[in-house]
Amino acid sequence: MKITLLIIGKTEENWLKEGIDKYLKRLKFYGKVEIAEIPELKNTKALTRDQQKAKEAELILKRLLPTDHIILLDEKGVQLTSRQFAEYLDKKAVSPVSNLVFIVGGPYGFDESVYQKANDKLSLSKMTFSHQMVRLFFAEQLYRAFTILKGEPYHHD
Ligand SMILES: C[S@@+](CC[C@H](N)C(=O)[O-])C[C@H]1O[C@@H](n2cnc3c(N)ncnc32)[C@H](O)[C@@H]1O
Repeated sequence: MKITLLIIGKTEENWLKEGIDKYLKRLKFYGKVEIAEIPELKNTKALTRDQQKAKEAELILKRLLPTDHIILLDEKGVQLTSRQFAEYLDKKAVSPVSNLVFIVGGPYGFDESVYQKANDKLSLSKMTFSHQMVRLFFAEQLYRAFTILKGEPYHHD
């Protein structure tokens, strides 16, 4: 099973990039995990928030395949413990799903058209994080989930 984190725009801060790269390197030992980046929209000052979300949605939807299992990272989604998230991944790994695509929204979240395509919505907290920070938090949780599944001493509860 391949896992993709689909993001909009480059990761801006070096300290975030370093953190994300650290977990991506570690994740190589556990499975196929990649980050796919949709280029940031230009001239967004001329757009309303809804227009920006709609344009981002067009780019997101173009990147998805009918066979992808789509999970939106969304503060209004389901909240799981790290163990529950590990079990979620484990169940998907033995299901017919071959591509899990987690998507981080743009700075204003998702357009309705993206919500309509989603199979699941996952919240990392009730708090709102920036679309940049979420990438690092998610990468760490993915790594944590794989270590839980392998019984490795990274997660303690
Ligand atoms: C600044 S937030 C957008 C907030 C927007 N008001 C909304 O309702 O979605 C940008 C993106 O970061 C991600 N995000 C932020 N906080 C999150 C959380 N607690 N759990 C999961 N994803 C989150 C989501 O993908 C969101 O679309």
